[in-house]
Amino acid sequence: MQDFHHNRARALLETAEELFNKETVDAAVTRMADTLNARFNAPDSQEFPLVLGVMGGAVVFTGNLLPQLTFPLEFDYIHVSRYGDEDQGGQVVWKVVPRSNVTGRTVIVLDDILDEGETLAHVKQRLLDMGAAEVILAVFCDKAIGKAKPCKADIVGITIPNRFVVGFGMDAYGYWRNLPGLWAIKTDSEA
Ligand SMILES: O=P(O)(O)OC[C@H]1O[C@H](OP(=O)(O)OP(=O)(O)O)[C@H](O)[C@@H]1O
Ligand SMILES: Nc1nc2[nH]cnc2c(=O)[nH]1
Repeated sequence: MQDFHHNRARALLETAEELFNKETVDAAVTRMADTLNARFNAPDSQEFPLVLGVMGGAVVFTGNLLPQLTFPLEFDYIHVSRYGDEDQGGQVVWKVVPRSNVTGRTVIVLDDILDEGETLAHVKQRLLDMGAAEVILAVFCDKAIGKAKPCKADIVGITIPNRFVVGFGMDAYGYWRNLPGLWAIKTDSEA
């Protein structure tokens, strides 16, 4: 069982193509932190935003971004999944719903990727329904899918081509969330 997964994960990476290396990824995260700091660390800012990481994919992005934010904030996470172990999206499944009181708050949502936009559209609507005053969508990567999305990111790290990517928190079939760069894989339907 373990060797099956080990071999499958290795084979997946052998045919993958690195799109963005660690240096490019790290620089993009720092630019995003700078953008957030410019607003929330402004001398006249009294804001205390709620930062929500969308698990599981946002775990690496969140862990890299948070220490670069220089203003007072509250952190929590939500857990939503639409892909599971597939490379195509399905129904949005809530695993952990927003717990903190979001009423009247500015909420900064952190996610790894905006693809078809269904996940973050659901997240944003739920937060607004709960009374959030403002929802800022900050996504590490925005995929150029060539068609309109149901929501738009307010802050984007990098725009990526229309390929299925792994690394920096993102997985394919459960593999390779741990890669420091971004790699495009051959999906099962392309292999
Ligand atoms: O824009 P969309 O097409 O809706 O896709 C984006 C979502 O897909 C990924 O989550 P996934 O469902 O793979 O769960 P995970 O975060 O646990 O990997 C990613 O983390 C986003 O939340
Ligand atoms: N790992 C991964 N998850 C996704 N969720 C939506 N798009 C993607 C993608 O390209 N890669």
